[in-house]
Amino acid sequence: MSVSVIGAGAFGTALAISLAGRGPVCLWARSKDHAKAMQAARENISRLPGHALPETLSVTADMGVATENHTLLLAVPMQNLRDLLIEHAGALAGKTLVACCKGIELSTGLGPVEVIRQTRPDARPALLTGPSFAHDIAAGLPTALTLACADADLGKALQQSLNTANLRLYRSTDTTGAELGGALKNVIAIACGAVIGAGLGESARAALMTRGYAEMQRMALALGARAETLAGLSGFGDLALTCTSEGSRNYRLGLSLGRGGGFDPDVTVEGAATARAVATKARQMQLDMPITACVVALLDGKLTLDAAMTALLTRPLKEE
Ligand SMILES: NC(=O)C1=CN([C@@H]2O[C@H](COP(=O)(O)OP(=O)(O)OC[C@H]3O[C@@H](n4cnc5c(N)ncnc54)[C@H](O)[C@@H]3O)[C@@H](O)[C@H]2O)C=CC1
Ligand SMILES: O=C(CO)COP(=O)(O)O
Repeated sequence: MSVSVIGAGAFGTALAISLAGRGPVCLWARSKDHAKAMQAARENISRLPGHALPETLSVTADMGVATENHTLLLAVPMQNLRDLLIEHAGALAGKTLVACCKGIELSTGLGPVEVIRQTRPDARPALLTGPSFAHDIAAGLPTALTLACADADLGKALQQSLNTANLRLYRSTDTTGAELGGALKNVIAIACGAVIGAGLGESARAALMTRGYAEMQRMALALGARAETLAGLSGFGDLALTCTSEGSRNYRLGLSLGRGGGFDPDVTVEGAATARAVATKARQMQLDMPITACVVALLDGKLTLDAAMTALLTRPLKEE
């Protein structure tokens, strides 16, 4: 199965580097200049500096060339996925589309697999998600991810074809659970960064991770996800990584909120839009998601961190 990676950001480049260890891989960039720069330097200097592109990795800005392969990994931010699917509708028709993004679409409340299903009903959708930093994958460090696909046979085939020397893939048919785990953990990571940034301590972070996980489960189970999916790599695993490492952009945004500093608006932080999408969805579903609500209020400048902590700590006492 030949593979192309659509989207030459940090994650798409890292996946392409790892997959290139197995054979030819094509990496598509939307900008011709970016593709040319990567071809010349044999490195993605703007998005993933310090990692050479293997010889088996070709770079193109031509979607026709990229879609000569049948399996396409879509590695663009969640809020840009629909635009990509619509802009290249013809070239993507009938392909196997593996979403690699983590988030909930702000305008619809849908996750990546659902957005693919809605915009490209002729495609075969799947999701690759779980705890992994692009720099770790590109450096060849060991990682384990979830490959979720509702079609069990296609999932097995993708697990075989996308597993690499340093990407160990576990299979699931629960796309709802996998996409919600990857999306919701980013919101909790922002909250964890904020408490650490404000100097509130690691005990507070552990409490937020645990109660945040309870929130993740509340929404995911109400939407039909399986509890074991949330307990796996795409949920608990990614929550553990993202809430504890400055390698995470979501966590770093939280740190800067806690410290009262600024943050580069051009950095991809999926949790910010997702927090808003999730808060809206929670209201519609009448679900109690207080940490998510506080993250939205913090991002909107409607609550200080002190006020947010007071609001969380003075909620009615209840059973765990
Ligand atoms: N960076 C990481 O360590 C990891 C990232 N991810 C996920 O991967 C997704 C992408 O993140 P990164 O690659 O890190 O972001 P990035 O900011 O490094 O790159 C995003 C890329 O998407 C491209 N893009 C944006 N809109 C586009 C459109 N409409 N059409 C075509 N290309 C478009 C941009 O040109 C850019 O190359 C996110 O959902 C993120 O959560 C998942 C695991 C690890
Ligand atoms: O999803 C990730 C790790 O699994 C990457 O996290 P950030 O998007 O917060 O950098």
